[in-house]
Amino acid sequence: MDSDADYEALRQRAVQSLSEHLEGMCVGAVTVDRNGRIAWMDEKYKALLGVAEDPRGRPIEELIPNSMLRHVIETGQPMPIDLMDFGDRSFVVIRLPLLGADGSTIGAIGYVLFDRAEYLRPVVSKYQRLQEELSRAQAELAQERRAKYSFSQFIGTSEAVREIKRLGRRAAQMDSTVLLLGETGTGKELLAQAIHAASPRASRPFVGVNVAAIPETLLEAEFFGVAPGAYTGADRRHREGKFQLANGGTLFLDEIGDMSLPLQAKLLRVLQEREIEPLGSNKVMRVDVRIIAATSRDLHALVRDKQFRADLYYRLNVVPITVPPLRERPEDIESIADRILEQLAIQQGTPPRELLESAVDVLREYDWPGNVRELYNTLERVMALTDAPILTAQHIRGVLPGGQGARPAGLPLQAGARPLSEVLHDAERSAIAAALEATGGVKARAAKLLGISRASLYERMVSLGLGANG
Ligand SMILES: Nc1ncnc2c1ncn2[C@@H]1O[C@H](COP(=O)(O)OP(=O)(O)OP(=O)(O)O)[C@@H](O)[C@H]1O
Repeated sequence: MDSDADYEALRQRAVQSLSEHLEGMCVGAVTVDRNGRIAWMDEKYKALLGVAEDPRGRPIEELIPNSMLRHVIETGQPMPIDLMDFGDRSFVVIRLPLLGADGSTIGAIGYVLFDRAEYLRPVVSKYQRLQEELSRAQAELAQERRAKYSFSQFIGTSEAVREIKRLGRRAAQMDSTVLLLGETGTGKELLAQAIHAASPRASRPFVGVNVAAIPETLLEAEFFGVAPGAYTGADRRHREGKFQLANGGTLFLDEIGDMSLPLQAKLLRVLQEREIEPLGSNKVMRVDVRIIAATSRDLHALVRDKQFRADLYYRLNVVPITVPPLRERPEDIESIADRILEQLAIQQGTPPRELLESAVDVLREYDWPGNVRELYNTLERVMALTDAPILTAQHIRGVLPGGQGARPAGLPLQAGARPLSEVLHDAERSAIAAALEATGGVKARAAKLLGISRASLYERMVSLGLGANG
């Protein structure tokens, strides 16, 4: 094998033997000329079709009504695999154009690979199985995205809570934008889920996005998605944004007050036009989402200081609901604490603990800067520190910041000595609380004071029971 002529001879032999193999493998073969008239048909195909006389010269459709060979001639494009109906049977076929020496289409050849589509069953059933798995995964994801909470889970008997639930139920029936206002941990997200669950959109997704927890540079992609190949880097795949994921359902925009002005402008446009444009795409997509926005910041003041667009504020502030902090509704604390103790007992597989009246008094006296989330974390810590079935005032004081250092029963520690993790926890907590107080709750500035990023401040706040997303 050393000359071009040898290689060419080998190629020609390969072409010929490929065609012989195909003929051998298949159950029928036919060739047509450029006018779609039969030029040749093998004996197997004739037997399959029940053709007795010589078919040459007849238009292909006279013998095979559903033939697509004429289409192959017209387009010059092969049809590598297809199903063709013949009477009550289905043939699995391959169709290829035949090219002349000058490259023009001079006819076409068709092979019937199998005369029964059942031969394809293993492939089809594998495809069907994959399709089923995909739809199951999608259904599970949709289930996951359903709201997890209803109004009955929003505990409290205070007048404030009753009014919040009344407003929430009414808002659920309307499709208008809801703005939830209130300190961190007051239950704004729970309320948003309850509104969604009571609305006509309940069977559609509930998608939450925390504006403060996502780095500014990624927010736009997170919101609006990314078109395939939008970046030249490694990530060239198509990614759906939260607006697409929430389509037909509810999009919960938490910490909306932390959104940058440029993104506010984009969000406003989406709310006005109900259309989004994925990053790197020049096509707009219509979206149908109900927006529920929330913030722990004073949006009105942000508008005054030109940190928040007035037009966006008015668009969001259609149905405002303010959730008061826990310290302003101490009558709710006992029922919420009981519910939390029940939940923790279920989670840990232990019998539920009870609170002595004096323990409830201590809970009512504390001012709960982290609200219900902090109450949850506090009770969780008490449960981790003691096995006592009845929780006393001392148990509670022992874990509250600035507590008397009273040890929960069962911890044999020297007076004054505390576990290092607890000391560090308290120190970190007070540093963060002080920074937030100094900046009036503005997380970006508090993070700067503490010398950490906004996202990691957020993470620390969550784990210390001070922040969002608990
Ligand atoms: N009234 C309530 N009854 C029962 N659980 C509550 C109530 N309010 C809040 N919670 C619970 O407290 C925790 C914090 O609530 P949630 O995350 O809804 O607060 P948030 O106001 O959205 O906080 P952030 O502003 O920090 O995002 C959650 O575990 C929630 O289930």
